[in-house]
Amino acid sequence: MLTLSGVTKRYPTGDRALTDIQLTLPKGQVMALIGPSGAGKSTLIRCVNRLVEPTQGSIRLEETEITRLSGNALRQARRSMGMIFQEYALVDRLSVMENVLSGRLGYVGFWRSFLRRYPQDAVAEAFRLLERVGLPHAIDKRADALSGGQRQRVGIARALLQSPKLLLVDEPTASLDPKTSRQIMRLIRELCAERELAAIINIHDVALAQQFADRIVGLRAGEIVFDGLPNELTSDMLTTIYGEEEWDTTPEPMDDEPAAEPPRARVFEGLAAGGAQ
Ligand SMILES: Nc1ncnc2c1ncn2[C@@H]1O[C@H](COP(=O)(O)OP(=O)(O)OP(=O)(O)O)[C@@H](O)[C@H]1O
Repeated sequence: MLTLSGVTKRYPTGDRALTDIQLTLPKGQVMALIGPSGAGKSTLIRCVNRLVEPTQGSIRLEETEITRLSGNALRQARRSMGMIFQEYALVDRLSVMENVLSGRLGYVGFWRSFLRRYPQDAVAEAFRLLERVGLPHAIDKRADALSGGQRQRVGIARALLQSPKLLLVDEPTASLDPKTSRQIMRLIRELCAERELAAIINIHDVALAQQFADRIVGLRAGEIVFDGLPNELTSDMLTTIYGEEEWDTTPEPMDDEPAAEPPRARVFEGLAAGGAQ
């Protein structure tokens, strides 16, 4: 449903962020995009919704050639791509419900949204989504009264209110504790399955990617160097993506630190567990 062909991005500074990216994402697939800082993950996600202009290549979402669009047509195409952000991008002084409804801003007219009068069907759907993401009790709360995990749930509900075909997710768990991170990844995965939504999730946590994605793509210096199943991501592959490191060793305790008991979780435990939980 999403196809990138020969996508290259060179920033005006001369930085070459992406080189000749070929990628096809079928309906309903959750793809994790991993790679070191500066590998081009954010650039790739932003090229798909044209927040960043690719220098070369084409991006097609179903029948729509995204790279050829401008003006109204581009705005319409962007509605079919829900964005979920690391820092949630909520309006703090607005309620949870108003934040979710802002996902419909692209659909309702300017004055209607300015006056915050949303159609009844949008309000009903927002209620359903808030229930689904586990926040039915928080509808009237101000966004700044929520925890990080709750804020991310609002961000997810807002993205879904657009009825997107594709989710573009940029570091959804970077500011969250390990348990909340897992809950958020599990929720995204379940919602993608329920709605046959494809997702590209830019993520640094390799174990989370292995546990919750159907497919992993590894970028290094703007090129795809790995594209496979979570259980195909061996330590050799991690070295190809990130560079030399002893991936399967548990960190040694410091001299004055007692040995941890039981041993710390390792990246490859995600691999052994296999699939989503
Ligand atoms: N607006 C910009 N102007 C110039 N160069 C940029 C710009 N944004 C990114 N770059 C460069 O493009 C390359 C890819 O950056 P990008 O942010 O896409 O990487 P990333 O993999 O998302 O990194 P991180 O994991 O740290 O977020 C880097 O060399 C970066 O310096």
